[in-house]
Amino acid sequence: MRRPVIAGNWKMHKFIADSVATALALKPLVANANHCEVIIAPVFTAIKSVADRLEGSNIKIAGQDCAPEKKHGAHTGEVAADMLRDAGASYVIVGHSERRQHYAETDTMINRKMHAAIAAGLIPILCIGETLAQREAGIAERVVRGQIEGGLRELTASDLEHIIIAYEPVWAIGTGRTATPEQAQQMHSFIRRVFAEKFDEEASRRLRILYGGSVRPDNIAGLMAQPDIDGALVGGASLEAETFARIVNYDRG
Ligand SMILES: O=C[C@H](O)COP(=O)(O)O
Repeated sequence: MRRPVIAGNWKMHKFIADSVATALALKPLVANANHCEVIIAPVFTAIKSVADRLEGSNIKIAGQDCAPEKKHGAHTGEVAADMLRDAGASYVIVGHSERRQHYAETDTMINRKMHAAIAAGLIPILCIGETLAQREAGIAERVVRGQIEGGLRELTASDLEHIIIAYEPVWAIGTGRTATPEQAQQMHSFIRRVFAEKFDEEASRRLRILYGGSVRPDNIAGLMAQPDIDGALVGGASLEAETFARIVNYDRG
């Protein structure tokens, strides 16, 4: 039985005060959400303040990125995975499409970040997904397969037990155009098959695969009803506590 994960990626939004206020507003609204893991990913500067205020609650913290280097050193502008952990994070988003597109992150770089995150004891949430042009060209599965193989290179069987994958078709992010539950299910089941082929059948059954891309309170239940969708990585709809709480507390039938 895979425990669902509902994660809110706040991207580059909110000052510290607003981050803390949103987290505190969210806390009572999801306090009874025992059916899933609840995660929020504030900007780096707000992680410590938010984590301190959420201590003892069922809301966990994720970083939105981490450095590829494991050792501290002369890497201006970078934040090491163990520094995120030190600030109160237990997860980290790796390889988000916005980083792949706008900051030229390659699978090689993303793979180093995966290794760094795991070495620091963080659970990485590896983001993968095709662009609209790739989908229209009929190469969505090939792209996703490449991102899985590249992102997970040289991870051990035990490392693979501690990762989460988020399938986020780029054409569905921030566009209001969600993949249908059937489209998402099709790709999630493909991802699980690739994982089983490349790594291990048993581990693939335990792998949690989240969907991301215009998830809202009115479409979450349909997505979660699919057999291979184990949760959601939510952007815009996670910024407001009440809306995000409605997603966390989706109708489970
Ligand atoms: O990380 C979250 C995704 O980019 C989805 O963002 P969105 O829910 O605003 O489409």
